[in-house]
Amino acid sequence: MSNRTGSRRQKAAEDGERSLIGPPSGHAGESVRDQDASTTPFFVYLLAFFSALGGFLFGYDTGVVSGAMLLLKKEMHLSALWQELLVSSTVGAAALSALSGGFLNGWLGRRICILIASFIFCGGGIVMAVALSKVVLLVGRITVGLGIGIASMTVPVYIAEVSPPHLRGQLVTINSLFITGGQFIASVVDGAFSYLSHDGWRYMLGLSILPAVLQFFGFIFLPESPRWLLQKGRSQEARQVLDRIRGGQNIEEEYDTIRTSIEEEENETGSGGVVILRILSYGPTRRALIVGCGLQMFQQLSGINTVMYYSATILQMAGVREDKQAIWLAAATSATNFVFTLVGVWLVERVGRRKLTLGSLLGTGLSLTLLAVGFLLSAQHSPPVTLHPVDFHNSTCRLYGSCEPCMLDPDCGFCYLENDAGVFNSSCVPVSPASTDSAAWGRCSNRTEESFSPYWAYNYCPTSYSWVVLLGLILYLASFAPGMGTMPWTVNSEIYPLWARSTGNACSAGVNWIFNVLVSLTFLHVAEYLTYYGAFFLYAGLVVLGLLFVLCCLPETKGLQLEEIENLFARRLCSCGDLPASDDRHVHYIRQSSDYRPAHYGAVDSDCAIAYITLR
Ligand SMILES: O[C@H]1[C@H](O)[C@@H](O)[C@H](O)[C@@H](O)[C@H]1O
Repeated sequence: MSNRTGSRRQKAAEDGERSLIGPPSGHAGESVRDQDASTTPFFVYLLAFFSALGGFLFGYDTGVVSGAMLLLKKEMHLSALWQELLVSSTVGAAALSALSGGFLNGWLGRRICILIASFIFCGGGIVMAVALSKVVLLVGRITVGLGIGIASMTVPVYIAEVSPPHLRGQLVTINSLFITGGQFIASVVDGAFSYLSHDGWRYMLGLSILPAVLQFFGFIFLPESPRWLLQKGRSQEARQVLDRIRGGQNIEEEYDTIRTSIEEEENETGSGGVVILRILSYGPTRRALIVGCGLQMFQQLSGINTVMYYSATILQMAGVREDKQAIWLAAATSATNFVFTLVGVWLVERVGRRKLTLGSLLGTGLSLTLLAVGFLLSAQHSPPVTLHPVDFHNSTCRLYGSCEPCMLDPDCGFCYLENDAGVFNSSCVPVSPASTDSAAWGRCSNRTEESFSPYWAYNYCPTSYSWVVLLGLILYLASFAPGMGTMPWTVNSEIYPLWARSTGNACSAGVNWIFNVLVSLTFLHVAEYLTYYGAFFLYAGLVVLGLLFVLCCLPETKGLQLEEIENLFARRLCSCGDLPASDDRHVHYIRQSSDYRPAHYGAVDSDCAIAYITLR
């Protein structure tokens, strides 16, 4: 270990001992984070806003497609395969570009990557708005996917690198707020343009050009991250940018910390070679990568995108049968996601990342269990099939005795009448090959709006337990959004040292997108094999695993400078069980060991994660 490293760590340990006696006193060389806390220049908020437009586009482009698809499938006569392609191609392209975004970020810098992403968003938006064929539409969807991938990994990193430590969590979490905000606005736009009988989808898909243009022109005038500049040896520019974003405050301490940390990192890990191999072969970064990727994996395994996707069906079960009504109620679902993300922004610097994530996982697991119980009750009280029309094609649909198995067969739907006493005159019949909106033949093949025309339920069953499912859905979003919806992005933006930050974020964002595709593509098959309640019980079980993972592996990063956070991963990930818990971040523990000293920079307000400064 270099002398410098030793002395910095020695100083950290001494600071730790000082803080055992009491809170730091305000002498001249006091921590930069205390100075920043009193005045935060407006410029930092401006940077965060323009960067988070990337999050908005991520949310808008992933959210808008469901409403656009309702119109597209009619106007372009899309088969189920093409619908699937238009939805998943974007997410697949995002996975690929997020993975390659690490290299671009390290090479070209954060600013240029954000400019590239907004340029790609504009291009993709224009292609989709003018598309005359489904192939061109597919090209547009892949293009915006490439933009989403780059934005999803670059924006949190950029915001984290320009923010002062006391605001970093909040500002990075604003990016997540913009993601769910984008999804909400997309659903409102879907609702508004669903009334256009022709070409409504062009406006839905093309409107994303506006925020993309705004971001592009904004970023022409905004600066590069000072940390990236320093890493590239452009120290004069770095100093100027830091000065600008700190609004003339004293930047010397922060500047020195960044520079020293870059030098130390180079001494400890070298500067050549393939970054991912260096990350994997160096303990602290390997552990950070496991935490970062694990969080992103569990975010998607909690089933957020199937819940969002399935919300329309859940609402249909609750008795909403009109397409337009379902679109507006889906907007209410994404509004709930958005509002509770706001709660996350408010809580992140108050309770810290770790507690927020743990609480969120607990609530998510419980509400998934409630959702599963709701589906179980609906299945157990599934209405019987009372009519058995002659089926000349001998389809499997004639074999089912109640709605539940009929609904789980993708080739069949439930056709029924309903009055105050419940469902009557019901049959299970094949779905039309042209559209899942009607049956292939019989009463539900050409439905009218007349009061005596039967209802057609595809993919759901009428039930009186829909309120349990609806309650589960609301509780799910309320617990998922503030913690699991936001923290994986926030934590990833801060846990890697500078040399590993681009690659670490690229890998974890890639994991997020890969699991996003996996979970949403397998959902219907999982539901077919395990039934809906089985699928939601499965997600609840995965959330329990996520809870154990976070409990043992996620340290608290609240309030620390980015350069201090790598110390949290200097030792094994988990120290649960052998240290007392405390809520007071000014209480530090002394571990009687020749190897460790109490850490001033430690995550002392968490239950089990304590950073140790190694004094070797
Ligand atoms: O953090 C976001 C957010 O929670 C979105 O609602 C979800 O669609 C994304 O997959 C996720 O990464």
